[in-house]
Amino acid sequence: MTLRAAGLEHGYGDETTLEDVSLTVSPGEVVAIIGPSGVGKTTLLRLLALFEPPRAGSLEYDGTDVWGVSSQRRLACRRRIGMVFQEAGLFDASVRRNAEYGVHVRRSWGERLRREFADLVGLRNGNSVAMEALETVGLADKLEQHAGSLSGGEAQRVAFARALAYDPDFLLLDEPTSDLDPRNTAVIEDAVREAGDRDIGVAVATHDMNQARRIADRVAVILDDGITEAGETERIFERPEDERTRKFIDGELIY
Ligand SMILES: Nc1ncnc2c1ncn2[C@@H]1O[C@H](COP(=O)(O)OP(=O)(O)OP(=O)(O)O)[C@@H](O)[C@H]1O
Repeated sequence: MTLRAAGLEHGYGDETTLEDVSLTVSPGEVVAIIGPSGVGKTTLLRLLALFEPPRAGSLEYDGTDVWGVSSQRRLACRRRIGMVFQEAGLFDASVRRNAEYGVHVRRSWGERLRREFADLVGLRNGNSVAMEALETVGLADKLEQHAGSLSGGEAQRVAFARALAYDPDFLLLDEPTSDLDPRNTAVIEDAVREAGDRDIGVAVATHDMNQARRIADRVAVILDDGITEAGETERIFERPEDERTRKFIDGELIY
């Protein structure tokens, strides 16, 4: 499934945060969204996750104009997305229950969809999907621990596992390693690359330029109101076309 945003505009109150933003995420592709703090990376991810309609522009999931169809069809698109927020936002429950969330959501869909899901992931017992996701992030030993007693980094990894266990077509990640030490950052980066290998499209907002270089196939640079430039990771870092991109990457002041 391909996600295509074109000419997005959005903001809060009288302020315009994003202007004329276009971005495509293809299956299996990891796209890093980089830019200074407050420039609108989270806002863009929220739009891609269909939390709210953009003020202008269009958003297509596999050619379906998601804000031009019925709310039911839009919900079907929304169900294909896993999102990890900056704040882990875990449920007041055990690690296991959190990771199983997606499986339970799918249970509520009824027998046919549930069977499709089980076929899709090659497992009859959906709970093992959650277990597998927790193993991926190195937390299988914390199954019965209450989410409220986890460290910040552990909570962030459970949030990632929860999104992964949902078996999404897209993963939208907002600074997914901001609370993590180098070893656990590597764990998540491996999981992101694996997700790409499984044909999941990933958009990840990050402040870590080295991380963008390590995991992204393409990079979109947001400066000021919109995407200044986007392209293959190596090209963006080695030969940026926009002078402000070069300055931003080099850590120079751009405003
Ligand atoms: N709910 C809201 N109401 C009003 N203003 C908001 C709201 N959410 C975000 N903003 C503003 O929109 C702008 C973009 O915020 P956003 O969180 O998208 O930026 P960001 O690039 O993700 O920042 P950071 O890198 O610091 O996480 C900021 O100026 C922020 O204050």
